Amino acid sequence: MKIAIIGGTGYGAVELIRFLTNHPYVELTTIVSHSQSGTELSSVYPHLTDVIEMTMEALDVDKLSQSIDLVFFATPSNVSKEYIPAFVENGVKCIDLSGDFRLKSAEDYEQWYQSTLAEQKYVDQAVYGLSELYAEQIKEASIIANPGCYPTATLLGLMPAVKHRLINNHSILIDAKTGTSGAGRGLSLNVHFSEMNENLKAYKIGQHKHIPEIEQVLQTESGENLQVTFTTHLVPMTRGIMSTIYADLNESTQTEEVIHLYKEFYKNDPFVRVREAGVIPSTREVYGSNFCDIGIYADQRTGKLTIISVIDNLVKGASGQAIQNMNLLNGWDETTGINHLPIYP
Ligand SMILES: NC(=O)C1=CN([C@@H]2O[C@H](COP(=O)(O)OP(=O)(O)OC[C@H]3O[C@@H](n4cnc5c(N)ncnc54)[C@H](OP(=O)(O)O)[C@@H]3O)[C@@H](O)[C@H]2O)C=CC1
Ligand SMILES: CC(=O)N[C@@H](CCC(=O)OP(=O)(O)O)C(=O)O
Repeated sequence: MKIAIIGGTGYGAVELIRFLTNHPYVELTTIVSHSQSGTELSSVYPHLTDVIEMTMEALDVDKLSQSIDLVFFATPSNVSKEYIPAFVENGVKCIDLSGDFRLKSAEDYEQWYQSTLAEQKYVDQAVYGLSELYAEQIKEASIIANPGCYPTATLLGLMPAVKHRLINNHSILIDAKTGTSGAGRGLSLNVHFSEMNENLKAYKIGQHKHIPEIEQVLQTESGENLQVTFTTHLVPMTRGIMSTIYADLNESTQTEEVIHLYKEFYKNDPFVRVREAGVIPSTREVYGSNFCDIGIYADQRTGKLTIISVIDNLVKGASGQAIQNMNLLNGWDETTGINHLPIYP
């Protein structure tokens, strides 16, 4: 299968390249760059020297459609919506790492992205690519809207509790933290070394575009019109997301019982690992890998459930999950090409 990546010089793209290079069933034939077409990839990323010698190209949808089967968009929001309809009409499958096709409602998209939604017919046919939850739909998709990094960690952490009606869905509080690579490769004051080093910042409180994304899935899966409180923080590290989730237990439940339900829920999902009682995962334990690790504590004193969910934002939170979705789409083993151990320490 022949593959193209659009957004060639970004972090999402370079992480896709890392995995696709070792994938047995695909050939990466084209890397498109908006800002640096005509440039050798290895001159932007010297760590790829002698491994991938490719010249990045400008985007020509019709020409590219003739030579590839699938395209990954690793571009900022409001880019893929301009091109995906044409690729789909040309019979090319699309996996979009950006948020352009995640929200189904034009009103929500306008409110949270301050822009107009893609043409509704293409949004309607896009499948939300949370691999563990929507594998069956992903297999049939022509457009996969790869989830945001925070929603991936948060929804995987919440889903068994919501599905088993363990918690009051109106009491969900999400306290989430990310490393700086979540902001991409572009420069900004927020991730300037002197601004974030030895610092901890909350940002986009009540404004984050992952709020409607999380709520959309929780509402669909619970059937309740719920809202969540969600606060994001920037931590002085490169990779990793920790989503710490609090909710009221509907009835007194022991930690071990909750863990048992979580393990059952994910028993066929190779990338979700549920820790035993008393063991809480850290971001280092998933670093560079496609794992989502989950720790649980049911507080008998307060009646609250605490869920800790960690991922690598660039892997399970972006490019790794995108390849997991490509594997599902093609009927390959979902771990193909992304079955790496975390890098530790
Ligand atoms: N970083 C992360 O942890 C995660 C990122 N995402 C999403 O994945 C997408 C890519 O993220 P990431 O790689 O980190 O971001 P980067 O900023 O590192 O890269 C995005 C790339 O897109 C290209 N680009 C920028 N502006 C335009 C434009 N106007 N038109 C076309 N191409 C453009 C640029 O590459 P070039 O000029 O070479 O084309 C740029 O390097 C984003 O939508 C992001 O929100 C999702 C989950 C996690
Ligand atoms: C540190 C930092 O800025 N992180 C980004 C992560 C968002 C992201 O990458 O996801 P999308 O695909 O939804 O844009 C943020 O919080 O906006």
